[in-house]
Amino acid sequence: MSMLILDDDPDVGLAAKLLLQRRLPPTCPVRLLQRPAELAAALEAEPVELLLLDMNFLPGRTDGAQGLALLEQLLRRGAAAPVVIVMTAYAEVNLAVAALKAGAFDFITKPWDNARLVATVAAALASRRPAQAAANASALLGEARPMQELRALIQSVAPTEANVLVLGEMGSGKELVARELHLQSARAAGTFLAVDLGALAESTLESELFGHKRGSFTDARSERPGRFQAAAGGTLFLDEVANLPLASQAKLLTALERREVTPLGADQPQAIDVRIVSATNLDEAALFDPQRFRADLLYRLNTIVLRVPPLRERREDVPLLCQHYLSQYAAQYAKPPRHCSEAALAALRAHDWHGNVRALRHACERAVILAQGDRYEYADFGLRAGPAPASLEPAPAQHLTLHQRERAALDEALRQAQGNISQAARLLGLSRAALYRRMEKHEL
Ligand SMILES: Nc1ncnc2c1ncn2[C@@H]1O[C@H](COP(=O)(O)OP(=O)(O)OP(=O)(O)O)[C@@H](O)[C@H]1O
Repeated sequence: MSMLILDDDPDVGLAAKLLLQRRLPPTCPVRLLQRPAELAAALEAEPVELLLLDMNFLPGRTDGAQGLALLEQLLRRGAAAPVVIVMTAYAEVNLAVAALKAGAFDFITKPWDNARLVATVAAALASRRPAQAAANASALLGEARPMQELRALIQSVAPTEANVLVLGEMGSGKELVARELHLQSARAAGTFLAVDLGALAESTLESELFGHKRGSFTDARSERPGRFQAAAGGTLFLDEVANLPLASQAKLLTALERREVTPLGADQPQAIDVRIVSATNLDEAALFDPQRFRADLLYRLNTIVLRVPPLRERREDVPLLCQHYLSQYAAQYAKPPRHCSEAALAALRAHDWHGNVRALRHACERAVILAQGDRYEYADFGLRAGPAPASLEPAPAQHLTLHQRERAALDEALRQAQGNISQAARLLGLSRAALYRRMEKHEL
């Protein structure tokens, strides 16, 4: 896998390449291209995970038409398309919004802010796996009664404009439910934009959500639309909504009440046209704690509440989900199709599935990669039975194994973040998906 930068200015390309090579892990080599005509061959030569795409290549042109055409052409490749971040030398808000609507992951204005460029690229790379997965998958699978009821509710709620709050444990399928609501709504042709509110730094939250004008704060070198504007005509999915600090909750409430947002530094509010679906894995009792979440905001968000059942409450769906993900990964890794032994299926059904469908999905991926026999056996899934190991005895750091150190770092980050997964991931410098994998490994 590699990353491409396509920019007609070799100095700009080189500056971005040097910066990214210095700041990102060395697992993703960065290549430079100068001409759009080189792109097709470069994509054929080897799989490309991410493309940083300039929008103007012809002298004197600033309308970005060539960049947009390239973007649309690329995205027709479907799941094989790289994730695209567009760059524009001009503070062209309309162009940036058009690129986002066409399917770009995000945009950067030149001259860029180094930290922002690195963060945007890291977020795009982290999004790559779920994006691929979403392309391969995935309807909301499950035939158990609670899933049938959930699907019926989605069907009746989706066509309305009602705000929906999706509740459920981590990895249970809340985002999938939100996508399903979007797809079955009149907004299906518009954008589905997910924002992880737990992952946004408090200082930039307002500008990310509502946008900012040029010069509204020190780093605001150009105008930038917020997520509310970028999702116009579509659905805005506010993930981990309970992680929003109380001060920001007030601002979100005002935006929802007035149906308008005021970008930082702007005089005039802008009307918003989004359907709001939000989600949290906080249980309802905690959500109704006014120290944590404003009741008036909660009542705005929870016109309709959908509850996604944890997997242990619908164990009859385990075989079907395993079958789905085992065959998906077998195709992806070019492995022969195999079935689970009866004993493996029984053990998988009995597993506690603390991380829900996400954990099951990862376990299936492991089994496909590791299994040697004609059938999948329980051991192939790399699941550990029984409770998590007791927390570490205090011991001199040099006596800890790498595994123990990792476990201790996870414990410490989760403790500091008070269980807030996005925040813990940020403390550890991991994506949320990477943190979940490690939590599963340590049965946390
Ligand atoms: N019913 C389902 N059928 C098929 N796949 C599912 C189902 N539920 C969840 N998944 C898969 O499990 C993974 C986690 O799902 P998703 O991201 O929707 O969960 P979540 O509840 O939003 O997680 P988090 O709490 O981390 O935000 C995804 O890969 C998704 O495709």
